[in-house]
Amino acid sequence: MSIETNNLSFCYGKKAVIEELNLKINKGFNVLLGPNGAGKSTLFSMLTGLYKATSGVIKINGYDLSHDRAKIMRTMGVVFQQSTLDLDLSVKQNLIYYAALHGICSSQAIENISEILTQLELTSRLNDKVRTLNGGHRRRVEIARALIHQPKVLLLDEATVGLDIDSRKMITEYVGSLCQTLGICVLWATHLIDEISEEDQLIIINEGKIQAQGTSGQLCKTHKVADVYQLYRTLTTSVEII
Ligand SMILES: Nc1ncnc2c1ncn2[C@@H]1O[C@H](COP(=O)(O)OP(=O)(O)OP(=O)(O)O)[C@@H](O)[C@H]1O
Repeated sequence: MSIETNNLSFCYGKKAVIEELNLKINKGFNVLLGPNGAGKSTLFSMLTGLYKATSGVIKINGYDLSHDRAKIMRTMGVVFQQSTLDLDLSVKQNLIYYAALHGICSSQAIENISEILTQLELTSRLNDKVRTLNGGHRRRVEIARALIHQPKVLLLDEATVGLDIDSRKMITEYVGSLCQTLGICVLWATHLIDEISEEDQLIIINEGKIQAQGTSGQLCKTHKVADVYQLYRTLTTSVEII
């Protein structure tokens, strides 16, 4: 259960947005914090194999992405920044279609996540069209869908953006608890500092480079700052945070 990058770089044309990035995270809740434009989504696109790195190596669960992408995809769940649910299908149809892409039959799919559906309070919504769900419930469906093939690594790109306080709290706490119950490696990209607790592993990224990595409490001590907000201000030049 790990994600590792070695000297990873990516350019859009001539513009370098990820520069010789060396990252190593293990199981647990790992937060990738950075301002708008820091390179979080670009990094996610590379980790999921959507973008090919300009140079460098990505290893996930010990497999090299450039050689073993199919193996990696079998052990990886992803929630992208933009919703990818079909609004005109029911929750269940969205889930079983995705499961089928992983070669999982519909009964097995629902069995795999029956407990998750209960915990996410989705069981009663299974036959509802996604269009009738609010933003918080749609996000929960995407999380359940990302877990349907029982991944070892879960990537979430700004999964709580646009949600109300209660939905954000529910989702961050639930994903945090998955690290304990399933023992998986979560990479949670955000620019919302109130989602970070002292014991979370924190990676601060700015302008395509890692500025700091460690538990948030430890990093605050090392950089002699009172809280994550001060830490963030010290290590990035942007003030665009909520
Ligand atoms: N398709 C593209 N072509 C050119 N530049 C791009 C493209 N996509 C992103 N960029 C630039 O790459 C940099 C990193 O963008 P990216 O979306 O990865 O950042 P981010 O940290 O995810 O930001 P946000 O929090 O706003 O989603 C930014 O300067 C952005 O303008």
